[in-house]
Order: sequence, then structure tokens, then C-alpha cells
Amino acid sequence: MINFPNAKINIGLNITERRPDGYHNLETIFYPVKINDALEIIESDKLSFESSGLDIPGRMEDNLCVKGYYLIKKDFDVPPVKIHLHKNIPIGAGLGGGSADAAFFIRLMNEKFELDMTIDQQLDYARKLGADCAFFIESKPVFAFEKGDEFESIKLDLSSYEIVLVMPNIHISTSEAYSGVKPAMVRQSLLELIYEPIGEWKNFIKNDFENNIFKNHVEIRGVKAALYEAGAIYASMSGSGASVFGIFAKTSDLSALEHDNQVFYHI
Ligand SMILES: C[C@@](CO)(OP(=O)(O)O)[C@H](O)COP(=O)(O)OP(=O)(O)OC[C@H]1O[C@@H](n2ccc(N)nc2=O)[C@H](O)[C@@H]1O
Ligand SMILES: Nc1ncnc2c1ncn2[C@@H]1O[C@H](COP(=O)(O)OP(=O)(O)O)[C@@H](O)[C@H]1O
Repeated sequence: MINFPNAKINIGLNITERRPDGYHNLETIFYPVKINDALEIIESDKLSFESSGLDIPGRMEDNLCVKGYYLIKKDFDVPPVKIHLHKNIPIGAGLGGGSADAAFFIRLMNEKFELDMTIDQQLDYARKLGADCAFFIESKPVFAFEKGDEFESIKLDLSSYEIVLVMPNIHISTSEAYSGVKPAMVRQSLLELIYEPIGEWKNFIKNDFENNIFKNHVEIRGVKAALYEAGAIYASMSGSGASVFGIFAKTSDLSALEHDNQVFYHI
């Protein structure tokens, strides 16, 4: 059985406070986008993991799909599986690719072995694997809060716009990104701001990781500036970076951007 874990972008990201457990409380909008991995499981006589496509750093035991298998195995009598992941979502990009694989692995096991897990149960397993894994259980636009693993549904449909994503050749670790941020409370929640006209977003929707990351990697700041120069209505780094997205009118001429020497997606 096979499914196709999708990436996300963050529209706005406010890091509001440091928590006693070392994590941070935040608020963000998660928006699913069409860059996908392919994940397959086949019942087998022993657990195995192999991947193709982009190289995934770390050992097999550290892969979030394998961690997901052991988590489920504790509670359900499931047989070993052969896992194949075709990796296409850029890694360390702020696109949540590893988290998406973990959540889609839970979904796949639930379906394949008819485990009858409720959505709440799947969310609980996902939360144990990483803060933004839970989003990918349903993968629909949400306002996320606390560690980024509690949600409120929102109505947000950007399908009438052209969204482009630029991936500079830089990978940023999530914990490195958090270590450079000074948390601050916000005056107005993103849950309200997201309903303002999109043409206004650039005036008040921000990503708190940008300041510090832009200081250390000026080329990422340059990508965001280039997206605005090309006519973006809104542009931002996604999550902890390094990818940057721009939202454009469908009729925009993006040829200047496509000539840049960077990986470029229409999402
Ligand atoms: C920053 C965000 C924004 O959506 O995503 P990415 O941009 O990396 O995709 C998320 O908060 C990333 O979530 P995720 O990648 O699942 O984080 P985890 O694996 O649980 O944690 C990695 C490390 O990030 C830090 N961390 C993560 C989430 C959070 N709310 N506070 C934190 O301080 C902790 O240092 C933790 O050890
Ligand atoms: N299935 C997976 N795909 C990608 N990375 C994974 C996976 N499982 C574990 N990882 C680990 O997670 C790290 C960051 O993953 P990723 O989700 O791409 O980051 P980000 O959310 O910042 O884009 C990788 O460096 C890798 O070591």
C-alpha cells in the first residue's frame, strides 16, 4: 500500500514563550502544499527501511517512519513491514518533510492493517514523533498553537494564486533555528490576522525565525527580496527555513525568478 506525504508552508510564525520542557509555544498557520514524497509498506518477515531520491541524513533507526513503526507496534499486534520511502521533499527546508512521512506512515499502517484508530489516536501517536507531525494527520489548513500540535480549523484557500517556492542550497536544523530566537507575546493573534486581505499580510504577518536566520545567511534574505521584486503579494521564509515562498497573482510573469540558479517549485 502506498501514500504520498505532502509538504507544508508556514504563513506567519510567532514564537511566544519558552516552555519549561525546553520547547517553545508558538502560533502559526500551516498550509499544505503539493510537493510530495511516496511512501510504501509491504507486509514482510522482518522490518526493513530503504529510500530512494534525496539522501536522508541519519541511521535507519532514526528515520521517523521506523520510529512510527515501533510506536504502533507497542500497542497493536502488527507484522513486520518493508518500508520504501521515495524522498522528494527538500530536507531541512522548513517544509516539514520528515514529520509528513511520520504522520503518513501512521495513516498507512492504520489503513493497511485495519487498526481502526480514531483521528485523535493518530494525532496522539504523531505528537510523540515531533511537534509538527500532528498537522499531517489531516493535512488541511489550520491555525496551530502551543508546541504547534494543537489546532483550530481555518478557511483558507490560496488556489486562485500562484505560489512559488525557492530552495536555496542551505539546510537549517530546527533546533539551531529555535536557539536564535527571543520569544515575545503578540498583540493580535494570527487567527484574526489571516482573515485580513492578502495584500495587507506583508504589513503585519511575520516569521520570527527570519531575523536571526537572515543575519547568518544573507542569501536567504536576498531570495525573499527577489520574490517581492518579481511582484509577490506576500513572501516569507517557511518555518525554520531555508525555503522561501512567494504568493503571486496567477497572471504574474515569473521568468526573472526562474533564471536564478536555485531549485524552484510551483506549489
Ligand atoms: C519550526 C517548525 C515550524 O512549523 O517546523 P520546521 O520549519 O522545522 O518544519 C516546527 O515548530 C518544528 O517542528 P518539528 O520539526 O516537528 O520539531 P521537533 O522535531 O519536535 O523538535 C526539534 C527541536 O525544535 C525545538 N522546538 C520544536 C518545536 C517547538 N514548538 N519548540 C521548540 O523549541 C526543540 O529544540 C526541539 O528539540
Ligand atoms: N523521513 C524523513 N525524511 C527526512 N528527514 C528525516 C526523516 N526522518 C528523520 N529525518 C531527520 O529529520 C531531519 C530534518 O527533517 P525535515 O523534516 O526535512 O526538516 P524540516 O521540517 O526543517 O524541513 C533530517 O535531517 C533527518 O535527520
